[in-house]
Amino acid sequence: MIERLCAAHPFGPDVREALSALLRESTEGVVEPLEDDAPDHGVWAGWMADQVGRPWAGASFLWAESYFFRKLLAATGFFAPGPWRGVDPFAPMKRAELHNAATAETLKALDELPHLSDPERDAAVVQAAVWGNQADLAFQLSTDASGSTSGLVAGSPEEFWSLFDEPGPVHLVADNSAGELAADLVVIDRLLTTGRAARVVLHVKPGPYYVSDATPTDVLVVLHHLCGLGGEAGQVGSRVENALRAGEIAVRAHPFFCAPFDFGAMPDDLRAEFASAAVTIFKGDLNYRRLVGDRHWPVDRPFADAVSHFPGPLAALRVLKSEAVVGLERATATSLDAGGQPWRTSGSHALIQTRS
Ligand SMILES: O=P(O)(O)OC[C@@]1(O)O[C@H](CO)[C@@H](O)[C@@H]1O
Repeated sequence: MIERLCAAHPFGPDVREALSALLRESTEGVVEPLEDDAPDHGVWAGWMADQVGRPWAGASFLWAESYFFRKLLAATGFFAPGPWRGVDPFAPMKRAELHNAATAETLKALDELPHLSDPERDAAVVQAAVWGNQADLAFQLSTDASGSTSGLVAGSPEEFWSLFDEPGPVHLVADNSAGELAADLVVIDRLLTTGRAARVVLHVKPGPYYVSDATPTDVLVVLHHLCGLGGEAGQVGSRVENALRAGEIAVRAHPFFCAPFDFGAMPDDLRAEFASAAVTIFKGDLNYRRLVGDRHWPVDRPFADAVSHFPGPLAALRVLKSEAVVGLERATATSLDAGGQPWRTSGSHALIQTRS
């Protein structure tokens, strides 16, 4: 990741050295405190108090990943006065993903939607939102994921839509930008145009994170891209734009979305927001890890048990890229294990899980 960043940007020796120091610290050293005075310094001081001086490998994976991304931003000069202040170092990768052939093909395929029956259309937009999660740049950088899609290990689009029995505010906690965010906007459009949602709140990351995670800037970039296309993608783009202007869609970027903890530890203001939602939709692998707890759970632990901390109805749409998983039939896991493929981590399988 660091090599790719240095190839993508003409960083000077100071930034390159700061990035090398981060690589050394995180692979060979102990957790060092933050050296910047960015606005989130104080909150991070609380989140890291008991980690400083310990080897990185001793921290939980979730904590270490989050801290790595926070330090990486500081190393690129994101928080400091100077030319790189506020510059998203992952923007070139996200831009390439948004403009690549696979995304173009997916967006072109939206032209089929108006020709489908309502149930078919419901199923298609959910499938696109689930599998859109395969396009994750942090994951592509760390695996050889081939993009093969074997299928859902739990749930169905029908189960997803059955959550929306009466219109109310729906919250969607987004994951990656580019094609995945475009697919999420299609789901939001479907929620609003079918009257299943009175209003949608779209939660994104407050800053660059996990390479491709969507920020408020990315919402505008993806929306602008959709609006510039013809066909159904352009129609969705202009409906979403109008809904934003009318206040039917609101965008939020709570700092806790870049916190190194499970959602069970979310602060009261965010919990109160979710408590007011008719349904909350969680997208992606990282949100799933934080939702069920980033642990080696028994695969048949009921999903409802794992998310009992959450204050309202919810759905998780996720491609499996990490070991954490609950709510599966034991027989499903046994037969996948017998196949000998790394089905939990390769991005080849997905799930839809709900709790009403
Ligand atoms: O939340 P996403 O985008 O679906 O996935 C993010 C993710 O796959 O990237 C990391 C790199 O391997 C994993 O730790 C993590 O779960």
